[in-house]
Amino acid sequence: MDPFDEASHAFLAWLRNTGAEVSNKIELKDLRNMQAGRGVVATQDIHEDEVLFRIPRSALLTVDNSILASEIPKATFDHLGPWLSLILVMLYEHVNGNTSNWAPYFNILPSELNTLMFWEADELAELQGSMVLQKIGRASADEQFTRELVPVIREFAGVFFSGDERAQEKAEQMGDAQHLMLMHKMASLIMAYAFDVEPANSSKIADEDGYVSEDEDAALPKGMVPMADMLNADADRNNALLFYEEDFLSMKATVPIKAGNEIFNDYGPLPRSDLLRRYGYVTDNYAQYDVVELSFDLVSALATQHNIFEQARLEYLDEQGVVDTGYDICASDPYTIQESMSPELIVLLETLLLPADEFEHLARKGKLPKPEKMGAKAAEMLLQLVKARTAQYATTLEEDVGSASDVNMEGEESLKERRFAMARAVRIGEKELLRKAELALEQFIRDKNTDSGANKRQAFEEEDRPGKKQRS
Ligand SMILES: C[S@@+](CC[C@H](N)C(=O)[O-])C[C@H]1O[C@@H](n2cnc3c(N)ncnc32)[C@H](O)[C@@H]1O
Repeated sequence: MDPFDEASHAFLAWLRNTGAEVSNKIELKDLRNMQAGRGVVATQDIHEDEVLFRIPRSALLTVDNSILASEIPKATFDHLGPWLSLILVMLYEHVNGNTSNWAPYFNILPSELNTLMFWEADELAELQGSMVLQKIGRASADEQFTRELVPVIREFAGVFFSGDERAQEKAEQMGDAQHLMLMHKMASLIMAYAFDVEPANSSKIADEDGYVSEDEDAALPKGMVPMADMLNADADRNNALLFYEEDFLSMKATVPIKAGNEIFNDYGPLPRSDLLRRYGYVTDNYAQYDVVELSFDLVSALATQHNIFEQARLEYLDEQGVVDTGYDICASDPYTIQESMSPELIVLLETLLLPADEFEHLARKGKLPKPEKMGAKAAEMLLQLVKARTAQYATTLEEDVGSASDVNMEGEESLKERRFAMARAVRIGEKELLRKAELALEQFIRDKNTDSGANKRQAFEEEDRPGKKQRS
């Protein structure tokens, strides 16, 4: 048997041993020919709400379930926080190799990831212009691992490398580049595979769609959920969802699924840039969530150039929650300025453009201009911003579209080619948004000018009309 399939079989056998139940209507399938690793596919028709598998909470790879939690003081984990604690636990289970309780699970997790953290410099250069480059944070993660994780491993070397007479020496090596890379791998696996695990006795109140608010979500501990993390995702093709029950986590079909169809989880409405950063792949289906960001620095540079950058107004806007590090232009269908342009950015520009007396009047009342009442001047400034943002890319939309070619999907050499193609898809998506914004703003400005022309003409005609009372 192919070692890949062998690992899948060993994993499923291990999973059943943990007490998990897996429906005989699904299979864990080799999707490497589609560059999608493993995936879960229906082998028979599945009906809505049908349980696909149930995983006992005791099989999750979480901080609490790891032996490490009983060997290292709780205060150490509290100090590290949930994110670094899970990285530490994953490292511990990983260095324990075949003696780890999760060894067959680790054997099916990828050893190489395609997420941006692992791209070469020339591959990242293909994303030049996209703000996603600033979100990778490799240097700050290195710093955090060195400052916080390595000292804990050194302090508890005897626990971490239990039974190994070279424990201390091995712990000393954990700060070198090779081991920092291993920490990045664990962190990236968590980013692409882990779930926010609701506790068994959750007091969180979900809304009618079963979601808890973002703040509450952020507080949930992360955990690796074997099998649930074998589901791929493809934007709105999701057809299954994980439900948190007292002793089990159950993956259920949310719609009827036909035999032969892939079972997809929902990774969220991610722009392709973030999908690439966190998951290392893109599909066209995510284009609907694409975003391009206009940095605050770009806005302030333009405002300064126009002599409207005024500190007092900025402070007022900041108090009102309008000042941010950047502003989004997102996709909408059909494209409209209202749906796609950040209302905060419009409010910011309108406020900076107000005559002094009008600004003081609004500020006295603690009010802000209404974004839906954007005028031609603010639209013109927005248009200039969009053009300046477009100029930040080294290539044009036409050049990117023109250079797209069929990508060789097989072989080692094609990895670079595939990464280049994915980066190009991200660039094209962002530039298309900018192009749409540019066209919509130009049209908006034309309409505004015609409107005000018509209004002026109408006013003039009314002034001229016989019997009209003349202004004194
Ligand atoms: C939660 S795991 C899903 C299982 C994964 N396919 C595996 O073999 O381990 C997430 C990873 O699966 C891959 N993936 C998910 N959805 C995909 C899709 N629609 N196309 C290609 N790859 C996908 C990406 O590599 C992503 O980082």
